[in-house]
Parts: sequence; structure tokens; C-alpha cells
Amino acid sequence: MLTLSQVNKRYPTGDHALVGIDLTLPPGQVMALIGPSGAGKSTLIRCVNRLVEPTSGSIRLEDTELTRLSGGNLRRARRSMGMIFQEYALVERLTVMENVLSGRLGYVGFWRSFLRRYAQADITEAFRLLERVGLSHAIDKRADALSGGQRQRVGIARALIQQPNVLLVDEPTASLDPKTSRLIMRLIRELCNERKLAAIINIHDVALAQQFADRIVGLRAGKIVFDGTPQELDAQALTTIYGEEEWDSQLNGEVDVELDVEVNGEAKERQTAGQQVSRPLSFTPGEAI
Ligand SMILES: Nc1ncnc2c1ncn2[C@@H]1O[C@H](COP(=O)(O)OP(=O)(O)OP(=O)(O)O)[C@@H](O)[C@H]1O
Repeated sequence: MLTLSQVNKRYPTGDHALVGIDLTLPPGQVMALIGPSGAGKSTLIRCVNRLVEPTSGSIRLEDTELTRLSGGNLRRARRSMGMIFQEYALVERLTVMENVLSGRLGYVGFWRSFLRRYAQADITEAFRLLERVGLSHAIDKRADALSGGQRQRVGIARALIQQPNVLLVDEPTASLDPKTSRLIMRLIRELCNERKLAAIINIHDVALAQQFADRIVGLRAGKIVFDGTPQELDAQALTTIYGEEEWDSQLNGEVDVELDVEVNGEAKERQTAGQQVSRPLSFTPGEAI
């Protein structure tokens, strides 16, 4: 169980990025964190693993108060939080297998870590995870030879080999095409189910959040303004989170597509075509407004 109580973050610049955040994440729950650019989503995730220092408040993971930890205790606590990043954060010149095994570095002693010597059990687990994420054919490939979707699969396997209690996922699909984005979100969802693993996923794509999360939390200007199920995220809730927009037409799956049609290679005519799309519609409010 992860519990945030009255968490505030004020950056030295004066930006009040988080304002009195109260949030409890039960075991096994997959929570999507949505909200406009600058709402504080990344700050919230980074306060949990202390990449960003909260200004005040309490963050507890199981029985451990994370905000008071330092040194070795903080390192040990971080092992129980798997991070998956938008930019993958792989070591480019290392192979897929080596990148996954690097998730174990927090567990091995200094010399083993320095020499990158891993226990046989870790290597066996890395093979198993790579098979699970569909990369068993690519274990010897260098990270810089992988596609975006493959890189994110490596990032997922590396986070899981830590045996975390919670996954902190920061815009996992931001650099991926729509189909790969869905595959990655489905994979994260399935792995959380299989391992009864809780996750906070910072994501801009509302449709993906609705499809793959158990719960959606909406942030606006550092405050929680929505906390509910994917079904409860209606046009009114989206307006509260993102501001006025024609959410109903988007949620009902009808969009007007304006087409620029070239006639004889020269004159341009503007046409509007009503297009029916099946739910959930993939739209990204951060980009749309
Ligand atoms: N290192 C920093 N120093 C100063 N201000 C910061 C820093 N990081 C973030 N902020 C500010 O804190 C607020 C929240 O930013 P944050 O990146 O957490 O939002 P976000 O919801 O993740 O945005 P996005 O969706 O664009 O990534 C913004 O006003 C931002 O300018």
C-alpha cells in the first residue's frame, strides 16, 4: 500500500507543483494519472521515489516513511519501486540482457556490481522476463539497435526484475505510435495483474488510461480534481481536469474531420466528413488544446 498524505512540492522557482495531495494506492491497483501539461503528474511520481524532494507531507510505502530516508535506506526503498520512463533510460551500448540485469544492481554487492557479475537466479529470471515481454529473440542485441516499442519492453523487464512492490510509470507511450502504445499499456496491465502489482501511470492519452487503468486520478494545477473509475470519467470530469472542450462529441465517438482535397494538383477545397469511430477514441487533450 502506498499512501500520500498532504504532500506539497514547491520548486525553488516558486512553482507550487503539488498542493495538499492525499492519495492511497491499494495493492494491485493500476492507477492512471492524467491532467494538462504542468499539472504536476511527473512531480508526483518523482516525489514518491524521491528523485524530487517533497517540500512537506508524508509518503508511506507499506511501513516505511519514504520522506525521511537517506543513504543506504533510501537506496533499499527504491529497489521496491520499479520505474518505467518515457525515454526508456537504457544504456545504449549494452545488450538487452545486460540492460535487464542492471535492474538487479541495487541488490548485488559493490564488487559484483562493478564487475557486472550476476547470480544464476537473476540470469534465469531475466530470460524468463524477456520471454514474457516478447524479446527472447533479441537478448544479445544492443539497446541502440532496438525500436521504441522494444526499448520500452526492455524498460519494463528491467523494472520487474527488481521485484518491486509498486511500479512508477512516467509517460510510457509518449514516443510510441498508437498501436505500439496500446501493446505496451496492455503488457503493463497484464503484468500488474499477474504479479498483483500496483502502478501509477502518468499518461496523456485519456483513451488509453480509460481502457487499461482501474482508477483514474485527474490533476489540475497541482491538486486532485477527479478521482474515480474509467466509466466515471465523463465530459464534465474532463472539463474539470482540462477545461472547456467539446468532450461529448469526442466521448460519443463522432468527430468531424476536415480534409484538404487537392483538385487537379492545384485548387484546394475544404470538405467536412462526419466520421464514426468506435470507442475508446484515441485523443490526447494535452495536444488537442
Ligand atoms: N525542476 C523544476 N524546477 C522548477 N519548476 C519545475 C521543475 N519541474 C517542474 N516544474 C514546474 O512544476 C509544475 C509541474 O510540472 P510537472 O512536470 O510535474 O507537470 P506534468 O503534469 O508532468 O507536465 P507534463 O505533462 O507537461 O509533463 C510546472 O509548473 C513546472 O513548470
